Amino acid sequence: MSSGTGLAVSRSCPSLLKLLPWRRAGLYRLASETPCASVHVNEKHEENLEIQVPKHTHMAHGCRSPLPFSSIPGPWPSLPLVGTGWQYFPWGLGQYDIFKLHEANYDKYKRYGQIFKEEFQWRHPVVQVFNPTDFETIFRRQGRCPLRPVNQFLTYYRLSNPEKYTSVGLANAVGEEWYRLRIALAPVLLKMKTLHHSLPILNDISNDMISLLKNLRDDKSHKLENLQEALYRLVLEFTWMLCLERRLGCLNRGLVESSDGAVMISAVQKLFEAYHELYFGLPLWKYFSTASYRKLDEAESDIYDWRSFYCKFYYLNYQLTIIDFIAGGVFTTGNAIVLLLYHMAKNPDVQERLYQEICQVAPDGEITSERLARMPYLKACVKESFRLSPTIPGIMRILPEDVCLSGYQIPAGTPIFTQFMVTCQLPQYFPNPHKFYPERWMGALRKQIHPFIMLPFGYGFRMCAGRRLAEMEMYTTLAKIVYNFRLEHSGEDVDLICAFVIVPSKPVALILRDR
Ligand code: HEM
Repeated sequence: MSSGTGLAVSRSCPSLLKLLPWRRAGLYRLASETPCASVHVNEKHEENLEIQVPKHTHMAHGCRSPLPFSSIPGPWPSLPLVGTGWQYFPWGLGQYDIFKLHEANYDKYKRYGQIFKEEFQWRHPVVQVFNPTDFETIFRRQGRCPLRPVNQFLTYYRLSNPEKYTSVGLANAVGEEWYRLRIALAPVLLKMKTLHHSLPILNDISNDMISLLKNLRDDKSHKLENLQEALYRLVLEFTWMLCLERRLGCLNRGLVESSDGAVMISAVQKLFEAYHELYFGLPLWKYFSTASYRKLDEAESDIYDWRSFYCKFYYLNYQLTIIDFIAGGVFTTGNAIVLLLYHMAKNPDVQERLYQEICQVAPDGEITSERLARMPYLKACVKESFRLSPTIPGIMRILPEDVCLSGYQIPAGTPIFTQFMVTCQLPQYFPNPHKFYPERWMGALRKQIHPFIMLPFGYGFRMCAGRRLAEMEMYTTLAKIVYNFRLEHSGEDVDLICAFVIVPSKPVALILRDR
């Protein structure tokens, strides 16, 4: 086991661990036995952002005589520097489109089967898995500080700006640093757990959103041309309320371009574009300031300036997490709600059944936690939307010990990608997989679904920090909108692209008819 100079690796388990809710789920024992990874940081950090994984190399768990790693099938040849990344070369040179990773992975699943190996930048191997039993093995062995590959460019960026950042951020931290940040977040997470107390406020925000939607849609046709724009405003307002306990004013009718809300929304959008370009492109930013790196700088600076202004003003003690919450929450939840509403518009029968449920449970249209608990169909609609159009197409892990997946030995330290978006659309797991059918998540049908097949918010210690907020936002918004409007969609089906997360390729237009 090796440790870096900047972030020490410790086997000891801080006593605060006992505060974590997962402990009760029985995961504590397994996780506490595994030391955390670290990032090696030295003065020339640009040369050394490698994750140091404490490895336990022994017979992989799960099978008696696993096949060797080298025999895992996958695309060929692997070229110097780019590995098998040539498959995504632009200008028609590669067979796949980098913005259609989900389709590329489906195609490769058909070619190579439920596990295959690719090599990306500098020929580092990545294993892609599609079997829910393998997903379970991975998440049960992820250790005390679950590890995803770091975004090297973001780590580099934040370490290069120490006057602004005291850490690389929760989503990007590893090992003990991540652990420390996650523990510091406990009060915010606790607040999310008790979010139902804030439901009256969330209700008020949703009511303002209904007025805004009425205002933004075309007077005659009732068509709203850009649903995303309205929903980013809504989600930012929700997030702001959670972090600062006050309204931001994003839902005011005349949101002028220079207003805080508008600046923040465009910064978050720019941030995700930059993430995508830097994540999937060649790491040329290490050598000079590329256009994508400058885009990242602009977006981070905008968010930072805004954050520091408000943090000074409100004396927050968890400033660090706010940038992660805004960056991690607005684009993801906004697009998840857009796709959810789109599925509603495309499936009038489902929409009608949901409307009946809402009217029965909440005849006045006001949403409370007690009422939400009596809306199983609403929750099933959200699940079904995630199945067909998840925000995150899969989750990556780097395990601290060897594992056996689909009969192959996977060495500790190998990035493994659970491709659940593809798996969730396979007929062997979901009959009639392309049908939007929320009923499959209810009653006896639900019992037939593998519990690890769909993890839209991840799993275990490193699960999405904003899950409770995102779910609450999705439930309240869906209920409010379906209660007030009959949603319709005309024209071409919405196409999905993978722009770091899964989003519609164009602004989504819906007709919002008054009920
Ligand atoms: C529909 C909305 C959302 C989806 C689908 C989503 C999904 C995810 C996923 C899959 C992860 C990685 C989990 C893992 O590796 O196991 C993640 C991490 C994270 N999410 Fe979300 N998220 C959403 C909304 C939010 C919101 C609203 C916030 C904040 C307010 C947020 C903040 C974060 C943060 C800070 C992390 C990093 C956690 C860590 O590394 O410890 N997310 N999210």
